[in-house]
Amino acid sequence: MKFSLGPNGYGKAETRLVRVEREGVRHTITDLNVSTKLSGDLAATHLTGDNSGVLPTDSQKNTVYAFARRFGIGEIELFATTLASHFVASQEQIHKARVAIDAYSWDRIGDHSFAKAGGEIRSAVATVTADGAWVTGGLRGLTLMNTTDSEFHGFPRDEFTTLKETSERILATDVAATWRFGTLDVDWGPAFALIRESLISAFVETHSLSLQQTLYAMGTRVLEKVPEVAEVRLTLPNKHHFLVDLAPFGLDNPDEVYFAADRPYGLIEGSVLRDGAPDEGLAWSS
Ligand SMILES: O=c1[nH]c(=O)c2[nH]c(=O)[nH]c2[nH]1
Repeated sequence: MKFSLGPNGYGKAETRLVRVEREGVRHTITDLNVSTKLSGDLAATHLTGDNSGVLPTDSQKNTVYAFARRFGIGEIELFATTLASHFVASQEQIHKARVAIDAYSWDRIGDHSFAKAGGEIRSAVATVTADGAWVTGGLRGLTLMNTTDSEFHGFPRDEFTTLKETSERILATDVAATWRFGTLDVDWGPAFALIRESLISAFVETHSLSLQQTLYAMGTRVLEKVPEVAEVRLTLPNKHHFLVDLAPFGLDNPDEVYFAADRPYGLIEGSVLRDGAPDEGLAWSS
């Protein structure tokens, strides 16, 4: 029998890094989870165990810490790109490096005291080869709710349909969004802030006839506001809130008391693309 090695890559997953900037008594923290993945001419180690081309994952982890000290961190899109470029430039056998970073946010509660903020995570992925560099950004764990301005009706009914048409419901979701930049000439921090604000304002301002419609409105709002973004991908769970039937207790329920179901949930996914945007290249490649 004959076999051959298929696509492969390796790296250090989930290097946890906290950096403290100490300006007098007032400190600032950056809390990251960094994953590196390298690929290239790595057949030898797989076929014969020859590790002459295998920069240890331990060294990759150390590089993350050393770069944080040597260059600082700054915006995660740039830190990811700096790291990915370094591996491709310094390791001849490595043709592609992908660095993915999640950033956890902390709220300041004192000069040097912090409380972990909600569950929201900002993310960035940089992919670098000899041919180019691609950056995506993202956020997840942003939980939003509208207590009105949401309807759902006009859907087909089959023998299993029991859902009532509604012109008044709660719309709630945990936003998971990723976006692809069409250029690397981006002011990363302000771009992230504007993208986040656009997602939120479109959710708030859309009178929704379906979560799908809200998804499209959120994606288009980002593309309208941030010209550097070529594509937005959204995953929106529909966090159902069901009106509780209080009639057995002799009570009415005029859109006031809900059961917040955690599962199952509808899962609405879609992407919105800018016409004529640059090709996605390796931006999404894993
Ligand atoms: O906004 C919605 N989209 C759906 O596709 C759907 N399906 C469903 O049962 N409720 C909803 N709500």
